[in-house]
Amino acid sequence: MSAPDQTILSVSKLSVRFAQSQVLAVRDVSFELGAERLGIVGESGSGKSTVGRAIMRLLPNSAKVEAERLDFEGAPLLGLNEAHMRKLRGHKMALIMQDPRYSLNPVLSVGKQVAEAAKLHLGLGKREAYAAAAAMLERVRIADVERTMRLYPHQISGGMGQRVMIAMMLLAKPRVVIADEPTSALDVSVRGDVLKLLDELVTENNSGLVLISHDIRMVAAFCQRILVMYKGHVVESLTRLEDASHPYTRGLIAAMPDPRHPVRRLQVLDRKAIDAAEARP
Ligand SMILES: Nc1ncnc2c1ncn2[C@@H]1O[C@H](COP(=O)(O)OP(=O)(O)OP(=O)(O)O)[C@@H](O)[C@H]1O
Repeated sequence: MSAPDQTILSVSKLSVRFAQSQVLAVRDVSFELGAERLGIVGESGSGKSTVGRAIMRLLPNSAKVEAERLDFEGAPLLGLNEAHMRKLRGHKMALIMQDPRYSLNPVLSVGKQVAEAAKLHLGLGKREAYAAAAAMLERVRIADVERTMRLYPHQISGGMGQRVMIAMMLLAKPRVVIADEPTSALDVSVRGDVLKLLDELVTENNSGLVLISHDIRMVAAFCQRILVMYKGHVVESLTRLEDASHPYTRGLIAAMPDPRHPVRRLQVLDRKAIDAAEARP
């Protein structure tokens, strides 16, 4: 087992430009990730998902990705060919996306698709793959596993679908899990359970987790560190919301409802103050 402070992912000056755009979608983003939970927050379009997809190499060909360093377990990712990246994805690095309805294969039963993942990433035969799938579905607290394995994605709830995704993605105990708005499409009532489950599994596997979300309060409650992104770059890195000093971060906090102190009207971002802070050298 590696020490928690051992670096798993090292990102330095990551930039992404889409061919059709004049501006960089991601500009000079740097961070190190060990066996810990790191949050990336920002409003829509700030570049959060593009960072996650650039690391996983899941951006369209129109995206030009550059970095001073983009290392996974000490080895550079940028030079790897697609076949090598495919091996890493799902096996050593996993991406969990927002809506399980679009990520799960609609024509395969739950059991079959989790078993296919076990075959692919664990190299198991059919019978062992089904047994591994059943055990993993049990681990993500799916009730009545045998019955659920026979169901198709449209027959299960969003919360259950996201647990199935987590089961599939975490079967091979990947070292890095990137979760991009993993609870945004779910009922408020099951969001906490899904996050708790993710937390349990990444801790058990001694993996690193990057949690991407627009919800700064949720991220702060769940992660040890937060990177705040605005227009493609990181404006602030925080361990506690109380330390936020950039007007954009403060604006994000004020724009998110605090369940402990309900208010009637939420604030909107003060773009003038943000731009003034951005203009400062
Ligand atoms: N495939 C693409 N082609 C062209 N531009 C893109 C593509 N994907 C993202 N962008 C642009 O890159 C910028 C960053 O988008 P990104 O999706 O990373 O932001 P985000 O912070 O994750 O927002 P959201 O929460 O809405 O997904 C935006 O300006 C977006 O329009």
